[in-house]
Amino acid sequence: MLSCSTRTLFNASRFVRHASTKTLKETLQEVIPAKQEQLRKLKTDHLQAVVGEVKVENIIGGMRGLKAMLWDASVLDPNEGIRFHGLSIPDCQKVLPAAPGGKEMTAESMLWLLMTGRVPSEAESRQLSRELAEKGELPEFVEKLVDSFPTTLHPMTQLGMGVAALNHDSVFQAAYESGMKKSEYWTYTLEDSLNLIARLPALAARIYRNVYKPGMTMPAINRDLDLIGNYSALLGFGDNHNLTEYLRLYIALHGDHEGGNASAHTSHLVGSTLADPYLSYSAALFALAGPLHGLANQEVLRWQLAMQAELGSDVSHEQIKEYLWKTLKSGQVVPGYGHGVLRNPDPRFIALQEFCDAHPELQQSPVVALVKKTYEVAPDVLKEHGKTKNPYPNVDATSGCVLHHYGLKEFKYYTYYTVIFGVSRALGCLTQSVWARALGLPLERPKSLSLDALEKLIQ
Ligand SMILES: CC(=O)SCCNC(=O)CCNC(=O)[C@H](O)C(C)(C)COP(=O)(O)OP(=O)(O)OC[C@H]1O[C@@H](n2cnc3c(N)ncnc32)[C@H](O)[C@@H]1OP(=O)(O)O
Ligand SMILES: O=C([O-])CC(=O)C(=O)O
Repeated sequence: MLSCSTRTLFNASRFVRHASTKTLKETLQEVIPAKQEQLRKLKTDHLQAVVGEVKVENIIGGMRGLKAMLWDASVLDPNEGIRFHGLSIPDCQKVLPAAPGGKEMTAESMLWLLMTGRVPSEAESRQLSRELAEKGELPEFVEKLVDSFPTTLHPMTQLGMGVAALNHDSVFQAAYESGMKKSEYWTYTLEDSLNLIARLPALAARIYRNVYKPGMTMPAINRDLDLIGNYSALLGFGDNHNLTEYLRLYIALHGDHEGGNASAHTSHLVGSTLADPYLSYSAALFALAGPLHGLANQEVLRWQLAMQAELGSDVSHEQIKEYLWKTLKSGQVVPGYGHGVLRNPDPRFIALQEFCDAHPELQQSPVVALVKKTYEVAPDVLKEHGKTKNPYPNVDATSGCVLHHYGLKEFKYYTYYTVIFGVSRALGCLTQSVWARALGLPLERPKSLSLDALEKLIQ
């Protein structure tokens, strides 16, 4: 049952599915002027309006809760979770086009929604898939660069370096050097962003092949497949329909999580210097690679497998409870639990759990079952522990364990999972890059204070 507010959103014309065959760029050309006007009015009429206060806890507490960024594509509610242009995850699952033969929303349809605030028609989404597939090959020098990395180098480091190297072909950078006008920034940023998103599957799959499956032949990019259909095929899982569908859902869901998360914020900060989208997204990937952020999906698998190795597969709630306490008493965090903003179970976690419930093979999986059992115990243990403001699971609590069941099992030095997150987060970060340029957002430069200066202010 849809909530009342959601039904209202569905009545709005921007969410009505239609037979349009516009390109993404044409659609952006339609929607940008109204947003520019909205921002212009804010600037002229309300520049000095007060929308909050800054407390010492914001300054020394990682800026939690500070309203200090403009980010239009998604908003995170602490209790309800993420909404993409007002649409919840279940709403998106209902209205965003799937790939032919699939049920899950595609990365392209999520990208379209994030960029334009509109639900694409099937034709628009397909046409974007084709455009991305046509642009998907890697330049030869990037292939050689990635092939030269030691296989012991973390896959996220490889991905970040590969993305940075792609800026060799940045049209934004080239146009900037030849003196493009400010009003043209967004079109070059869009072109770079689409080229980057198109190339991520080939780059990410090549890293997987080099580290985990040396010698594996990768197929050519298929122009009739969607971005993630191609990614799955390049990883060698093209025949596994359920894994491909899981990847589609995973990548659409992880696409954006408003602006303050570490990867999105990094991308926006670097982009605000007018560094091109390759450089700003490369920086974002290095933020995503930290264990408190995207790397938590690797840490969850490591932790759940260690629990399984110690306790066996048929484990009781009581044993999980003891294992959780052991983790906490050793001073470690429970990976996959807690969040900087959320105060309820992450709806992305719920959506992935629902995917597991709908796929019988996943219900047979010991590691997927362990994730579920852990969820039945961990919130109460974390509440009793009393430190974390959010004792509930975030998306990382489940995402990697499902991939493990489907055959992405390799744990050679590291897992590959955060790279998949890195393919996804490009959707939101690059949407923001385009909009930051379309709206003419300035260089980010907050004020910092020394401890002495802060004390003086309090007195
Ligand atoms: C896609 C994503 O990025 S989702 C997040 C992925 N990260 C993880 O799952 C790692 C585990 N979780 C955590 O470390 C944290 O919950 C974070 C980093 C996600 C959020 O951090 P914060 O906003 O600072 O959380 P919060 O305000 O609740 O922290 C208060 C205290 O609880 C602790 N805490 C928070 N989560 C946990 C946890 N899962 N297990 C144990 N302790 C925790 C914090 O370390 C902190 O302890 P301290 O006072 O000794 O420094
Ligand atoms: O919002 C956050 O801080 C972390 C997170 O869940 C994400 O980036 O997906």
